Amino acid sequence: MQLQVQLEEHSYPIYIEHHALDRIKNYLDPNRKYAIVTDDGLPKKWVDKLQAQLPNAFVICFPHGEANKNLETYQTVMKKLIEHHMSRSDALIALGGGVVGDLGGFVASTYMRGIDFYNIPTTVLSQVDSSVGGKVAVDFDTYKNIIGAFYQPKAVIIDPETLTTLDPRQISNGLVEALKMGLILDERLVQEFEKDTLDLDTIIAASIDLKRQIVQDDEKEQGKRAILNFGHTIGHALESRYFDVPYYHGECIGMGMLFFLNDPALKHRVEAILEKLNIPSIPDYDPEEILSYVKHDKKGKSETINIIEVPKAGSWQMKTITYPEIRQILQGGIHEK
Ligand SMILES: O=C(O)C(=O)C[C@@H](O)[C@H](O)[C@H](O)COP(=O)(O)O
Repeated sequence: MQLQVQLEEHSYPIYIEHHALDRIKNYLDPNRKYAIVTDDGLPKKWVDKLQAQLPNAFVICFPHGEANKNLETYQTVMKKLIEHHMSRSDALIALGGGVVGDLGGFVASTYMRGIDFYNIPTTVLSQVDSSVGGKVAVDFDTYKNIIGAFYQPKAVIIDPETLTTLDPRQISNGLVEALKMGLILDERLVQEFEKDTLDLDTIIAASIDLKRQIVQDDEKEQGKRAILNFGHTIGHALESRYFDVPYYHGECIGMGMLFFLNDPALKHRVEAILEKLNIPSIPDYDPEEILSYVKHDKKGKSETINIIEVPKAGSWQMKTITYPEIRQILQGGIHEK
């Protein structure tokens, strides 16, 4: 299956094929020089499979985890590119989950002012959401994605076979971002989560197709793209505050969505889905402390912040509210409306 992200000179294909990693020559020029950026959380067999088909590729591997999506890792990867004499005609492949894609893409966007970037996402989270759209970034000083760029990949190659080596917590983590996509844009995707058996292929294709359309309409998040941030206002704050637990990104987004579902029946449905996915419940938090993190959200201004609410499944509302209103929401918790 092939989808196209139409962005004039930044357009690119998304390939979704089982065993795509076994046939990489169908998607990439095997004669080019590539830096394959990955992390040690990815089973080596996927890295070996890719490298074996690209004779001029070398691997840069960093320790896995959001805690390593930082400037230190960025520098380490940069140094390796320089050591290997990567030139402007060479390309970087991010092979891994959201952290690898975000960090690898940010390196690609800045090395020699930008080299070609290919994204091969290997987790549910990156296959349903983060690999498409060109948001590349690192965290800094506990603030999520605060240093980054919009830099579109040349292609996204999704091989769902890579999910076979993923642990169940990681699968659930990523599925929350697909649930988010359904909640804001298409109730049929929400219903997929209410079936007895989850059909990952259907969920991945539906989610990334919805995301693709939003990115096409608003590449640089001047307006509508901000709806993809549903759940992230408080979710990112919880993720930053509890980085040492750690909760996974999708788990925090699941928690964060519950604050902005005003219809009790829908909230009940979402809670049931999150429970089925084993998403942890919201920890006891200090509203003031979480508010201090919310104030650093990229969708915020000095007095106000844009938040997304889902009034009914498959729809959204963007609102500008004040920080005292966020405080009230945090003080009320998820069940008080
Ligand atoms: O692609 C987008 O736009 C998104 O908002 C997708 C989010 O799910 C993703 O977590 C993104 O990285 C968050 O963006 P940020 O601008 O809040 O850092």
